[in-house]
Amino acid sequence: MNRSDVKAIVLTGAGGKFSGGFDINVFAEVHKSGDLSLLPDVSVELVVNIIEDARKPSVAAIQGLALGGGLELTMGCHARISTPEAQLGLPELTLGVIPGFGGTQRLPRLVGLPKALEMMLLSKSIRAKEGNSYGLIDAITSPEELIRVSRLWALDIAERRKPWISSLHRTDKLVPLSEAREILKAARLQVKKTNPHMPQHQACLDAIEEGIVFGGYAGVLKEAKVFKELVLSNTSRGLVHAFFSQRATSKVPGVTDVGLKPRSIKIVAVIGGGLMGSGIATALILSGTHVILKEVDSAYLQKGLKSVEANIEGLVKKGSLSQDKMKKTLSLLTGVLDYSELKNVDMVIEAVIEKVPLKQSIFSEIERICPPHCILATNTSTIDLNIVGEKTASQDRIVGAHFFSPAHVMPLLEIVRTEKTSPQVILDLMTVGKAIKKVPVVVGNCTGFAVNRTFFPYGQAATMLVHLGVDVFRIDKVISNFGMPMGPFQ
Ligand SMILES: C[C@H](O)CC(=O)SCCNC(=O)CCNC(=O)[C@H](O)C(C)(C)COP(=O)(O)OP(=O)(O)OC[C@H]1O[C@@H](n2cnc3c(N)ncnc32)[C@H](O)[C@@H]1OP(=O)(O)O
Repeated sequence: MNRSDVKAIVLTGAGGKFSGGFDINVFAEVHKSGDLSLLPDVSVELVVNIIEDARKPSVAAIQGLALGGGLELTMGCHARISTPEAQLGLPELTLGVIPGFGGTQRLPRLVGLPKALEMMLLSKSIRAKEGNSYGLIDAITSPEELIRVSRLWALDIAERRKPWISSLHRTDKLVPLSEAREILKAARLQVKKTNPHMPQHQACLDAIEEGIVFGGYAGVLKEAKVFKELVLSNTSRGLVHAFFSQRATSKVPGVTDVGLKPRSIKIVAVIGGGLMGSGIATALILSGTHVILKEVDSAYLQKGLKSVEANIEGLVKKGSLSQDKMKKTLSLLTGVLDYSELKNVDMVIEAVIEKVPLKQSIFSEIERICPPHCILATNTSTIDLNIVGEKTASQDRIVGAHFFSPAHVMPLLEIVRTEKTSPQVILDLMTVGKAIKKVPVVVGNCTGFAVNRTFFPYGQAATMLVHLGVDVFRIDKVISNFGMPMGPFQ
C-alpha cells in the first residue's frame, strides 16, 4: 500500500485455488486452550481498514475455490474476477460458527438477502457463472487470462474507468427494512424447524439483521462478537472435531502410507437389483462409472433397472441433475442375466439377500468368471467376510462395501477388511468410494462393523428403558430433542 510504484492490487491464491478459508486448525487450538486471542483480527483490521477502505483498489483473482474467510477476503476487494469452474461459498455454519470476516454483511449487499441466506444457512456453494448472474463475480475468464484481466480491471478502477465499489457501503441490493424483516422472520422460522439445536443459524440471522438495521459496519462488529462466542460453543467443538475426524478416515496405516497407487476401476458389476443394489448402481453411474447390473431373471432385472431410472429421475425432479446429464448417466447402465457377461469387470459388488450359501455360491462363480485383478466386494451388513469368501481361493480380493440405504444418497461407506484383504484392494475401494462422493471408512471384520456395532447398545438401552416402565413416546421425544432426526421407536 505504501509503495509509490504500485497503483492497484490483485489478490490471488496458489496451486490453482484461491483459498479454502480460515485455518480450521486454529479453531481446534482455541477449543483445546480456550484462548480466543489465537483468533486474528482479520475482519476489521485487514478486510475493512487495509483492503476495503484503502487509497488503492484491490481486485480478487479467483481460481479453483474461494470458501469461508477466503470468499470474505474477496468481498472486501473492489471487484472479483473468476475462472468458470470456481466454487464460491460460506460454509462456516457447518463448523458451528458464522462467517467471521464480514461475510454476513457483504454477501447480502452483493447478491441480495434471499440468495445470501440460502448460501449461508444451507452452506451451499455456487459456481462462478451463478455468482456472476447474482453480482458476486464481476467477470469470468480463463485460468490463463485470470491475472492479466484482473490487473487491467484493478488499473481501470484506479484510473476511474471502472467504478470503485466497497461492498459494505452498498445498499442497492438491499430491500426496504420491512421487507427484509419479513424475509428474516421466515428464515428464523425455517431454521427453527430444520436446525433446532444449532445456535449458529439464529446467530447468523442476528448478525445480518444488525447490519440491515444499523448499517454494514455495525453488522461487522456484531458479527465479530457473535463469532467469538460461537467458537467456544459445544456445537463448534463437535463439528470441528467431525471435520477432522472425517478427513482422518482417509489415512489408513499400512494402506495409504506405503506408496501404493490406486488402480483404475472402469467397469463395476452389481449383483442384485433390489433396494441396495439399485442404489449402489445409481451412485456409481452418477459418477461416470460403467455398471453391469446382474439379476436372476428378466422380471427382476427390469425392476432393478427401473429403480435406478427412478432414482435418477428423482434427482432431475429435485433439480440436481439436468435432462441431458440424465440420458448420459443412464447410458452407463447395462442389465444382464448371465455371469459370463462379467468377464471384463474391475470390481463386483454383491448386494443380494443375507443368505450364506447364496453368497458363497455367487463368490465361487465370480471368482471363476471375472479377471484375476477384479475386486470381489460384498454389501453384507451382518455376515463374516471370511465365511462369504470361504469357497474361493481369492481371500485377498474379498472386501466389504457396506452402503447405507438409500445408497445413492447416504454418504457413509463402510469398507470392511479381513486379515487377508490386500492393502491394494482397500486403497482401490477407498478411491472408488471418494469418486462416488461417499465418506469411506475402513473397519474391521467384526460383528456389526462400525455403525451397527454402535447402534446395538443404543437400541438395547432404549428397549431396557421400556422394560423398566419408561413410556416409548417419552424416549423418542428425549432422543429427538437431543438432536437425532427420530427416536428409536419411530
Ligand atoms: C472467519 C471465517 O469466516 C471462518 C472460516 O473461514 S472457517 C473455514 C471455512 N472453510 C471451510 O469450511 C472449507 C473446509 N474445507 C473443505 O470444504 C474442503 O477441505 C475443500 C473443499 C477445501 C477441499 O476438499 P478436498 O479437495 O476433498 O480435500 P480435503 O481432504 O477436504 O482437504 C485437504 C486438506 O486440507 C485441509 N483443509 C481444507 N480446508 C481447510 C481449512 N479451511 N483449514 C485447515 N485445513 C483445511 C484438510 O483438513 C485436509 O488436510 P489433510 O490432508 O491433512 O487431511
